[in-house]
Amino acid sequence: MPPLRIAVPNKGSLSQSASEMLHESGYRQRHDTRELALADPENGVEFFYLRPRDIALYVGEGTLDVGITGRDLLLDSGAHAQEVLSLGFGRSTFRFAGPDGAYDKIEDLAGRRIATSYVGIVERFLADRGIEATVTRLDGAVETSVQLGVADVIADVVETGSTLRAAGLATFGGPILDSEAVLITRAGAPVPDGFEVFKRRLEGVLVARTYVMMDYDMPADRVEEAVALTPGIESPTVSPLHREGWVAVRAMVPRGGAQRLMDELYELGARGILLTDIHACRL
Ligand SMILES: Nc1ncnc2c1ncn2[C@@H]1O[C@H](COP(=O)(O)OP(=O)(O)OP(=O)(O)O)[C@@H](O)[C@H]1O
Ligand SMILES: O=P(O)(O)OC[C@H]1O[C@H](OP(=O)(O)OP(=O)(O)O)[C@H](O)[C@@H]1O
Ligand SMILES: [Mg+2]
Repeated sequence: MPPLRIAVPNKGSLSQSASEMLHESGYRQRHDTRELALADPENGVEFFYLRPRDIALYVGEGTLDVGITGRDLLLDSGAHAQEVLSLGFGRSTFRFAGPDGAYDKIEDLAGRRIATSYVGIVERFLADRGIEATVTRLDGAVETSVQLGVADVIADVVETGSTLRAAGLATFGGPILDSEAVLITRAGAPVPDGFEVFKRRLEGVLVARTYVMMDYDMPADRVEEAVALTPGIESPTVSPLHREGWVAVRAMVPRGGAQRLMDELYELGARGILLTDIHACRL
């Protein structure tokens, strides 16, 4: 079977988190950021480290089988690729912004000069709403273009908003889209060999990051109330304890809110409540 060929961001905001996730999924990852490709024959895959903006193109043309990129970059590219799994990192929004207080709605864009690195997204957004404006492509540092008189407004990635604030800009008109890192494959093509295993490994890491394992001992007469709080994913494991009238319960629970859940279980009569990390899983 030929190796599954996977595109991974080589630089930028997504690069480190993508490599970490692949490493946690049991794959070899490069040690030197100048390495452009890395084979992992034991796992039947080969990684290609590419600019995140180019990844949808390689996958859309079928040169590579799978890629990790940003949803915004995928949509901007117009490539024939599709999102198959969201990966939970590299979250951002894509927004219009102008001098603080100068604009407040999308209609204000009419006739303006808009600077952006995401021309595809912006032009489609304007066309869908019948707004005419001039779109100027810049490679980066888009926020400065307003101050320098190259544009009236910008459309850019906003994460914390601190870059905008520092440039005296404020968003207006609601988010154009919410983005995060996503797994992509070629649209309308057969599923490549080895893809399902690769995807399942990444899903396992996502679950291991989102859930923790909870164990507790519970008086048997109140176990129904307790398992209603910890229903698990399939169903919790309930096993007899040596001590008469008690059972042990084991269930996966969402990491967020686990401490509150422990308080509630304690109130119900649970004791010996333990929380442990899950390192990997296949559901
Ligand atoms: N704070 C952020 N700044 C930029 N991109 C971000 C941020 N947070 C998440 N992203 C996502 O990272 C992707 C952009 O990748 P890109 O390689 O251009 O990152 P970058 O940090 O801008 O890198 P570069 O150093 O090349 O400017 C997009 O999908 C974007 O939504
Ligand atoms: O909302 P924030 O947390 O401030 O992050 C968003 C900023 O970060 C990115 O710029 P980057 O550092 O990638 O520089 P670039 O413009 O040269 O790509 C992005 O283009 C925004 O400018
Ligand atoms: Mg950037």
